[in-house]
Amino acid sequence: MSEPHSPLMPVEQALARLLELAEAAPITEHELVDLTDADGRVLAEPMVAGLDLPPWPNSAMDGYALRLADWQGEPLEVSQRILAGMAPDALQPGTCARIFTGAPVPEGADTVEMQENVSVGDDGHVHFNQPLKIAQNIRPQGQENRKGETLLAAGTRLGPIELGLAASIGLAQLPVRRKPRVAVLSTGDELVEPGHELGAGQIYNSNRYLLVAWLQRLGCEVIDAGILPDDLERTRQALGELEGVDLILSTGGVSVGEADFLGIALREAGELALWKLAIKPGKPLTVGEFRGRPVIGLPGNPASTLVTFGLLARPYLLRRLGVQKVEPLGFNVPAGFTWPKPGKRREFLRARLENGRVVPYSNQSSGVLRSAAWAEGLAQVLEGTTLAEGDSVRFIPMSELLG
Ligand SMILES: Nc1nc2c(c(=O)[nH]1)N[C@H]1C(S)=C(S)[C@@H](COP(=O)(O)OP(=O)(O)OC[C@H]3O[C@@H](n4cnc5c(N)ncnc54)[C@H](O)[C@@H]3O)O[C@H]1N2
Ligand code: MOO
Ligand SMILES: [Mg+2]
Repeated sequence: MSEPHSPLMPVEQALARLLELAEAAPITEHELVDLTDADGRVLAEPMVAGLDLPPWPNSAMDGYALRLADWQGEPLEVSQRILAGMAPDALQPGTCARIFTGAPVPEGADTVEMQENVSVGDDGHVHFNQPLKIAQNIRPQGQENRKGETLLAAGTRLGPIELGLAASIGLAQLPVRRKPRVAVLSTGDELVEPGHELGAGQIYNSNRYLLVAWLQRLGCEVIDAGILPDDLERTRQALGELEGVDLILSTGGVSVGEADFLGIALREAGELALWKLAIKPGKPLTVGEFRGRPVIGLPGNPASTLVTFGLLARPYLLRRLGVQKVEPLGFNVPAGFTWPKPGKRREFLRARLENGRVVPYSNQSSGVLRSAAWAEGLAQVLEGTTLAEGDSVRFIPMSELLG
């Protein structure tokens, strides 16, 4: 293998390169989907309100509506009763209306008092016991939004909140970018699918299940390309046969071993965009193209697959869909561990928060997927740095990566 000592590319540079590639290959086709099918999809056009919200002034409390200007402090007769869902008459001058939360405030009324602050006399007249302020307890028309306002920008990732908001303005469907078609290829002679007996030297294919579920959550259509044996000709053939996909996502075969053929097949096909990053786990992440189709070769170790997919491939896919904010933010937490020896690669430790401090799993081998199942997130230790207990480290919750 050439260039055994080539410098490692910093993570931020690798991400910038991937995002550049993503922007050069946007997935722009739209489709209309029902709100119930739109979770995780990306909005293709701005979402514009077709009505004021609320559409009419309504009561924020259960109580009584009156017109403050006409009221001299005397008890008022109740002239109508207004429940949510009713269309009230105009308020009769000199009276009040019984009203409940969410019910339309009748024309002529401009103030609502909550029922706890009134007393009702034997004659049914309402005594207002506290000073009143005009417009109190009324949610005015258009308080949330006006007709014509943009509520969500194109490129917004849709989740429960956005879908609720779309429904609140009466939309039953939304235009979304079509699902990216992602082929998942697991390389390795040693791999066996779960549910089968393990033979000598074999292990179960875990990466495939990790990636398929994750891609589905990301709103991708997964093309399962199965297990590919460690063979150069078969690798060329498999990559060549995966037509009509937006991305080929493989695991394994990207390091320098004698059975690592994915990287070789990609290098034959053209110049690599990325190989060898200053990231641990995940150093041999490989990005290239095969007959015009983008290929991301994730390293085979399961924790390397997890970290490189979450931090690099996921942002790439989302950016192809037009999402602007694709990087996890994380937050800073005091370290509950020490890091005495500066590393050459940026490390992403599978870690948890305990008593406000970040604690790494005891075994950070990139082959140990259990570390990630134990973890609540990734703790970032920058290359070239040491840490003492209590020093600030960035912690990226798994929930930020997995959605
Ligand atoms: N001489 C060197 N050797 C290695 C280097 C290096 O720089 N010099 N880098 C190491 C690093 S770092 C990583 S990460 C791995 C990446 O290797 P590959 O991407 O080539 O992956 P494989 O060799 O095919 O497999 C690695 C490991 O992962 C297991 N694996 C693979 N696929 C799956 C799967 N679908 N499910 C579960 N486990 C899988 C495989 O059995 C191996 O144990 O290279 C180091 N070597
Ligand atoms: O970078 Mo590799 O992922 O350490 O094992
Ligand atoms: Mg290898």
